[in-house]
Amino acid sequence: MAKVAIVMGSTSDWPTMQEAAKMLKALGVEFDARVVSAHRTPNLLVEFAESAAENGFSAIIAGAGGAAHLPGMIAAHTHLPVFGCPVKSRALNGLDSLLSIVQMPKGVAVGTLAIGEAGAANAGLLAAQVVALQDEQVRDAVIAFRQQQTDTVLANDQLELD
Ligand SMILES: Nc1c(C(=O)O)ncn1[C@@H]1O[C@H](COP(=O)(O)O)[C@@H](O)[C@H]1O
Repeated sequence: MAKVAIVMGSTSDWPTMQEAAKMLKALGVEFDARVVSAHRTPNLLVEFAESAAENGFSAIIAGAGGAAHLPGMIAAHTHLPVFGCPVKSRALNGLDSLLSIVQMPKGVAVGTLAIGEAGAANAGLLAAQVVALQDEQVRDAVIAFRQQQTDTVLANDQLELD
């Protein structure tokens, strides 16, 4: 079965990046989650990204905070789709992470998600949608998830004064 890699710059990113893992698990997609850093483990980054396709990954979710070079550097070393997740930084609240990830030069693509946990969850959803192109069970799980979300909103659409 196709699987998804979740990588992050530090264990401190895990509370955010866990949202991607939770989404993949809910949709029945296999994943591996690990720390890889462009700055702190540059050789591991190259080794990981260059072997990701042959190791059976269909997509890579990469989360980092601050000077978040991880998603772009991974994208530079693989043809797999890379989804970049800006993790909230303490100094600038994640704006630095967002701008570091989103402003890729033409020719090397990173799909950038929103800052923080919602963005990480959506990275999981997008990666599952990539897997769903080849996997009917995951496709059905994605469709059911979306339908359930719609039903929940429609069942609670009436507002009253507090
Ligand atoms: N942005 C990067 C990269 C990278 O881009 O490769 N490696 C670590 N980091 C980030 O540094 C922040 C602080 O890390 P620590 O909490 O370990 O000090 C984390 O958000 C991490 O993603």
